[in-house]
Amino acid sequence: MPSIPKALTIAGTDPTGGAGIQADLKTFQELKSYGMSVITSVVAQNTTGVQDVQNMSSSMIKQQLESVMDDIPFQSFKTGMLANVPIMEAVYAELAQLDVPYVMDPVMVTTSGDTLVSEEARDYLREALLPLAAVVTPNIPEAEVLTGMTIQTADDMKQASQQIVHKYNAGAALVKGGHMQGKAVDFLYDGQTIHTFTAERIETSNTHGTGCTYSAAITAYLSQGYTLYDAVRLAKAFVTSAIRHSFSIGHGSGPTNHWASRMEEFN
Ligand SMILES: Nc1ncnc2c1ncn2[C@@H]1O[C@H](COP(=O)(O)OP(=O)(O)OP(=O)(O)O)[C@@H](O)[C@H]1O
Ligand SMILES: Cc1ncc(COP(=O)(O)O)c(N)n1
Repeated sequence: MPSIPKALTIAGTDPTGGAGIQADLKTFQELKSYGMSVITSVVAQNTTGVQDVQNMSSSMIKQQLESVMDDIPFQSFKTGMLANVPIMEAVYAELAQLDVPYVMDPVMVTTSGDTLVSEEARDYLREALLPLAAVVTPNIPEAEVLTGMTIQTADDMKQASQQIVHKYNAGAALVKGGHMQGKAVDFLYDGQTIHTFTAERIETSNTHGTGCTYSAAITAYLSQGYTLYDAVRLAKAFVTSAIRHSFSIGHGSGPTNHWASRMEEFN
């Protein structure tokens, strides 16, 4: 029997299931990779915002990583919420030597506007972790923090993607246009070429967890051996479908639908 592709997410939680670890594991499952998870922070949040956060100790994060790595090899991994420098140092210490693709979702602020990562940690993320990433997936505000640029146009997005690769040594940068007007256009710069991924903008406020779902889908496809270009192309189709079939549940910005591809069966 061929061995099942395995993917690991290192991120914070969302008890309402739309973002963070929960969104990542649902996405891995839907895309047929075996999902594993290391929890960095327990976050009391819902579709309206963040109510409380408890960060794990760096020793607990190291131990979780070792527990996984001593037992089950994986073919790709992603990071989401890494709240502070000790957490980032623990991740760096355990994973810097690994030779599998690393997808960095540089989570900083939630859709609802709550800050998840300390100011000083942003520098560590850029200087230490970014060079390890096969691809980093900033939205516009995150790309502005990573580059120091103001991003208003598609040309600015392309320039930011190039700067992230050349100045900070990331393998590739996918700058996402969810926060722009018009079509939902993302740019992937891989060190040589800028690829453009375009989808229709869906009129909805249910975008809680779109960034998590997208980066998890890229991670799942990479675990299955797809090239980065194909992983992003397939993940873009998946996240667009997940937004199109998103749920109007909760009192705020509802979650995307991780089993979008099976919705027909339930209608
Ligand atoms: N309304 C929409 N319709 C179609 N695609 C969208 C929409 N909003 C975002 N996207 C797409 O979803 C993906 C996630 O992008 P976005 O820029 O929203 O990331 P994010 O800000 O990290 O996510 P979040 O909004 O969950 O924080 C991108 O491919 C983006 O183009
Ligand atoms: C634990 C955790 N990680 C990431 C996000 C960002 O998700 P989004 O900006 O898509 O709401 C979140 N809300 N919670």
